Amino acid sequence: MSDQPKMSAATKELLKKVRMMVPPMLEKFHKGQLGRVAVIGGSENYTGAPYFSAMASARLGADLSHVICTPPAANVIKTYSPNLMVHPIMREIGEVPASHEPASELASPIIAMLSNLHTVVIGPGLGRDKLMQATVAAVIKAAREHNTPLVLDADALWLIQNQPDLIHGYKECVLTPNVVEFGRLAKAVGIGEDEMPDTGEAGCKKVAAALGGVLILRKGPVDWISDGSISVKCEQEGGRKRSGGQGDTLTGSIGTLLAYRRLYLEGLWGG
Ligand SMILES: NC(=O)C1=CN([C@@H]2O[C@H](COP(=O)(O)OP(=O)(O)OC[C@H]3O[C@@H](n4cnc5c(N)ncnc54)[C@H](O)[C@@H]3O)[C@@H](O)[C@H]2O)[C@@H](O)CC1
Ligand SMILES: Nc1ncnc2c1ncn2[C@@H]1O[C@H](COP(=O)(O)OP(=O)(O)OP(=O)(O)O)[C@@H](O)[C@H]1O
Repeated sequence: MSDQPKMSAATKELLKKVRMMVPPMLEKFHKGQLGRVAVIGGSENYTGAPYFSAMASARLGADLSHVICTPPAANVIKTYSPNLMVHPIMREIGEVPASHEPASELASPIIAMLSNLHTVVIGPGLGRDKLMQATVAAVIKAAREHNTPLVLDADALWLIQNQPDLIHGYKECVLTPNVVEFGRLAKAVGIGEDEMPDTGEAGCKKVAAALGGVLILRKGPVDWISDGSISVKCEQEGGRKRSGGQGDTLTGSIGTLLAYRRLYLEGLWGG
């Protein structure tokens, strides 16, 4: 008997394509060429989420994994793993003088890093602090100008539900809402529960289309992925444990895969 999971022909074909994007480890490559991923998140209440995300990006194979967070979170995250490069650039409102909310100043060194990053993940453990949200809004605008692939999850989805125009029509953007986040996003783009006949494909496709074709990975009993025109279902059965951090791990993994996709499209190897 085989231990291989059962897969449809469509899934096998899809995985074959994904396999083509996984870079070979050639002698000529230097450090950083096979993936530079940054996770923006990590605040007073949450230090685990950005760690799970960045470690997943590293363990899947990114050469360099960064975490961009607040100073107190940075001190904690640095003790978790020496693999991660941790930048204490973000600030919550209480960490700057009152009356001074320099979101654009705080975003500036992060924006300066963009040309050196293949993918940016935003949201794990970010929190909903006004200054943190404004800072990542400025980074998202700049990332669009750089055409940097983005993965937005957790509290970055809170930002998107309030300002959907930030990502509307941006094809290099992946949103990974859980059930609750998906419901909020749907409402934000004017799709009510009564217009959402199922919990799967149709709703996912509708919200992705309403956001101008961004890619949505809708997490739940079945994960559905859609860009508003094409939809794919994850057929593999997951575990039954619902512990916190599984979505964070997914974001870092997608971050590395998007970096690989970029390197493949740029023709880093082959030819
Ligand atoms: N170790 C850590 O630091 C962790 C931090 N986390 C962070 O915590 C912050 C808040 O995230 P939340 O996910 O709590 O916020 P949400 O606003 O998404 O969730 C709010 C509530 O919805 C509930 N919920 C989640 N999935 C549900 C489902 N399928 N059906 C019904 N109810 C459901 C949750 O239990 C929670 O009480 C984010 O910044 C996130 O990244 C989480 O990622 C978990 C791990
Ligand atoms: N009801 C469910 N049945 C089966 N699998 C589920 C269910 N809900 C979630 N999952 C699986 O768990 C993964 C993580 O989803 P979850 O809803 O926990 O995300 P999250 O809340 O964003 O995670 P995090 O705790 O990292 O913030 C999904 O990709 C999905 O495969």
